[in-house]
Amino acid sequence: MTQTTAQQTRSGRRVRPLRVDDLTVRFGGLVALDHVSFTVEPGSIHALIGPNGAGKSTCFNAISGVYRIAEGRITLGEIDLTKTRAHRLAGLGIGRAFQSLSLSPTSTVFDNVMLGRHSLTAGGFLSYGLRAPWTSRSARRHGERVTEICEFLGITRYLRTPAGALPYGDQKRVDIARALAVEPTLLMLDEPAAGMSAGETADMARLIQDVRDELGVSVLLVEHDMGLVMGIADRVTVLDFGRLIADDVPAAVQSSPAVIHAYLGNEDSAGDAGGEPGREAG
Ligand SMILES: Nc1ncnc2c1ncn2[C@@H]1O[C@H](COP(=O)(O)OP(=O)(O)OP(=O)(O)O)[C@@H](O)[C@H]1O
Repeated sequence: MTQTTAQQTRSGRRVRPLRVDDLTVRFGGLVALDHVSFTVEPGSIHALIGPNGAGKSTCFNAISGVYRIAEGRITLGEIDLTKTRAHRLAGLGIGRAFQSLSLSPTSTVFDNVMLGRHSLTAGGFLSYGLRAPWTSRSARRHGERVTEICEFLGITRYLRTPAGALPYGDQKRVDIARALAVEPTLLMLDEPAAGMSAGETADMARLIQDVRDELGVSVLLVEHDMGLVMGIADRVTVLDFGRLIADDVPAAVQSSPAVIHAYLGNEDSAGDAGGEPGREAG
């Protein structure tokens, strides 16, 4: 596992472990997550996988404060996220990019990424939007940082282009740029390679590694592409029907009988978790 020595991001924020402890989420009578525990170590790439309906999105939404949890605790270092509302996450150092793009298609790439800065902008989003004069110096500083982040993502040529006009893979990058614009210590990626070609997926894998290695940011991702997951993850947590069935390094997860059974439904026909799943891999 690659870890920044001082456990700091390049932007100087302290990187803390994300601890999911005994997490249970219920929807009426359905137990979507059943006493799930795992830790995302600082400076690691941690994948959350499992067949359809396993509880991955529920877990993401519980960490993000979107879903109310029934039992358990979620902490980022000493900060208790259990009762934290979704809109406070950015300020606490968690950036999230979404499975379905949530960009404003008519706004420029620059403005979309700048939206991610509002949690850090003294005057808040409203002042930025109104271009209040007393915030012009800080707006310039934030603008420079937005440009730097877009350079890192390789999308500076699109800064003045409406986000909706970009190819799909580049729109994904804008979404990640916006999540990085909050200067996170933890980046949550919801199916970053969904809908991508093999070449775009390989580029995305490199980008995620660069986020960890160059920015020092921990990454928690949900992803269906097993090649990407097993190629870049330091640790893999596997859910099935809301229960944790494996939490280990990729090689151990790939050869786990419980994981093979969950994906293939039949150990005898097992290859590995990267094989042809009975249910869609995720
Ligand atoms: N808002 C909700 N209300 C009721 N049930 C829900 C809700 N969200 C998820 N569920 C149920 O919780 C279980 C876990 O769903 P979840 O979406 O977390 O799985 P997933 O692993 O993300 O699946 P997929 O790979 O298909 O996205 C499923 O049975 C699902 O139907």
